[in-house]
Amino acid sequence: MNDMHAASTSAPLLTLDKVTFRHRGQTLLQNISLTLSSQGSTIVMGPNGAGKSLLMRICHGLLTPTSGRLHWHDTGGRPPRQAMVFQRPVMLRRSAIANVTYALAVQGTCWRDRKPLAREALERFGLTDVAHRPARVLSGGEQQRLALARAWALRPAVLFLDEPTSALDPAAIKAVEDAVTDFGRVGTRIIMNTHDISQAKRLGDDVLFLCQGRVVEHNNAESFFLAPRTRDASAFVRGELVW
Ligand SMILES: Nc1ncnc2c1ncn2[C@@H]1O[C@H](COP(=O)(O)OP(=O)(O)OP(=O)(O)O)[C@@H](O)[C@H]1O
Repeated sequence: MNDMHAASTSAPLLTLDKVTFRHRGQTLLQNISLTLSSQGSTIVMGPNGAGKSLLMRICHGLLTPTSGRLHWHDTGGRPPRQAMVFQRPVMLRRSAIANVTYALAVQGTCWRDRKPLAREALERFGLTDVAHRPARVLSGGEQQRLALARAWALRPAVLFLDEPTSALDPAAIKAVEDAVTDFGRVGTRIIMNTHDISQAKRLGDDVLFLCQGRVVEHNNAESFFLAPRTRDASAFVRGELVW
C-alpha cells in the first residue's frame, strides 16, 4: 500500500490502525491502516462491494470495527463534529426547514439560533421556496441539496459523502459538486466515495483505492490517475473491469 497523500505536509486528522470488520464469518474490511491529513478532499474509489461505504460508516462512527482502532488527532481521540450525506438522502417526515432545525437541535445548538442557521443554509442551497414543503415530496436533486444544506448548517469539521451524485442528473450533479467545493473552501475536510473518475479528478486531492476489503493504494490524486502504482489501480483507471 502506498500511503502517500497530496496534503501529507498538513497535520494528521485521522489514523486507522489495523481496522478490520467481519460479519457472519466474512471479512469485509481487512487490516486497514492509513492516515488522513487534516486538509483537502479524499476520494474513496474501488469496485462494487470493495468496502468503501463500510469504511466511511466506520470512520463516521455508524459502525464499530471488529478489531483495530481509529484515532482522531486534533480532538484528543474523540471524533470531531461531522456529518454524512448518503446516496439516497435520509429525510424525516417533516418540512424541509424542520429537517434542518431538528439536526441542529440534536447537535445541541441553542434554540434561538436554529431557525436563522437553517434559513441561511436553505438559502445558500437555493431551497428557500420549498422550506415549508414536506421534505419527502421534494425531487431527488432537491432532497440531496437539502441533505447538503442540513450538513452545512451543522458546520462540520469533516463531511462524509457516500456516492452523493449517483442518482442525479447533470445539473443536480453540478450543484452537489459546487457544494462540495464550498465546504472545502470553508475548511471542511471532505471524504467522499464515487464511481465517477471524472468527478474524482475534479474534486479529489488524494485517492484511497479499495479492492476486496483492502486498501490497495492511497496516493495523491494526480499520481493516482497519471501513474497508479498498483496493477489493480492501473486497470481501474484505464476503465477495465476490476472486482
Ligand atoms: N452494515 C453492514 N453489516 C454487514 N455487512 C455489510 C454492511 N454494510 C455492507 N456490508 C457488506 O459489506 C460488503 C461491502 O459493502 P460496501 O457497501 O461497503 O461496498 P462498496 O464498496 O461501497 O460498494 P458499492 O460501490 O456497490 O456501493 C458487501 O458485501 C456488503 O453486503
